[in-house]
Amino acid sequence: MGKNAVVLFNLGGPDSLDSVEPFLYNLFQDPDIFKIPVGQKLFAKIISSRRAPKVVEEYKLIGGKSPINEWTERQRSMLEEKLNQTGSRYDVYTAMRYWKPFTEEAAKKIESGNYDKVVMLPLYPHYSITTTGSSFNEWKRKYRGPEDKFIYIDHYPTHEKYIAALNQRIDETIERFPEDVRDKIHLVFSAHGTPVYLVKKGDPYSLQIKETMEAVMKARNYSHPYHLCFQSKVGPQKWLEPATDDMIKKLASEGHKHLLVIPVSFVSDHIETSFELDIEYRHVADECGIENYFVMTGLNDSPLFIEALYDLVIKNLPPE
Ligand SMILES: C=CC1=C(C)c2cc3[nH]c(cc4nc(cc5[nH]c(cc1n2)c(C)c5CCC(=O)O)C(CCC(=O)O)=C4C)c(C)c3C=C
Ligand SMILES: [Fe+2]
Ligand SMILES: [Fe+2]
Repeated sequence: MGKNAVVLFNLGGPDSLDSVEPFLYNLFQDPDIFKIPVGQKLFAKIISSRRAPKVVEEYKLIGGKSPINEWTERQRSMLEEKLNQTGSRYDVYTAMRYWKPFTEEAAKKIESGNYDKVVMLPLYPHYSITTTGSSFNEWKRKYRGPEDKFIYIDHYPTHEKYIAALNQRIDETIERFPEDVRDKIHLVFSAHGTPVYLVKKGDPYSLQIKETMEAVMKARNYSHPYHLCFQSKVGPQKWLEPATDDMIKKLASEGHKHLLVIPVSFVSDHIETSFELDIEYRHVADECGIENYFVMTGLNDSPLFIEALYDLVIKNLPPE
């Protein structure tokens, strides 16, 4: 019997405070994130060394490293275990874009692994050139071998089990609110932003985020009022709006006091959820009089999310 492999693509994050600056350097060197016509390496060197001290302080507040690495490894091992229960042999690898384990390592394992089929599965449910596009481009630069065995999955924003996994986390978070305010909660879907020029060039990311939000709300029968906003702006360009902190202020000014924040574009906890949403914007919420502010935990080791990944792999492989 043959064997198949799955490559899970993700962003990666620093595994120590010392790796914050080289991680940022790798990110700012990526032409799919910032396209600098000449001198991209110099640009990356300058921006990463300027930005690192601020970002190091943020990582200090969330345990000195990004939890994205441990959560991705957990997702990898859970998926591998589930796939191997089918009786066929599967190896699941992680390919991070900006930190370890780097994409090059996974490419080497696939080159030497003699696999029949390889499913390329991003841990980004929504396609953006800055995330999935960038990861696939990096793969094409690093992989040396036959191309015919690859099956690329580039988005799954309304996969039923992914939506169910989000709703399970939302329901768990609602339980954390005092019982008498649960019908007054506003659901705030917060996605990582992108520059607006990418949307104009046809990047489908923001449309797919909306599809996820609508599918979640439909599945929960529009249980609460809901809103979409965008976080984590970097640089001077115009980014998707409204910004998450502005949304919190706007809802407070309208007299709403109970907010449940759903990190919608992410499938695990990391700096953008654990620091930006849970620490930085909590201060914003406190200052403008929000009484209950809860940030949904990432999907992390959600069995429903692993089932979604499993389904995507099995349904995209040709029958044996
Ligand atoms: C999931 C969707 C993401 C999109 C779209 C995205 C676009 C994008 N990001 C930057 C710049 C930075 N992102 C950073 C961290 C970060 N970004 C994502 C996801 C998306 N990015 C994740 C999951 C993380 C967290 C990694 C971790 O360590 O925990 C950072 C580093 C942190 C910081 O300096 O604030 C930067 C920088 C741009 C410019 C961009 C689109 C052009
Ligand atoms: Fe980002
Ligand atoms: Fe950030």
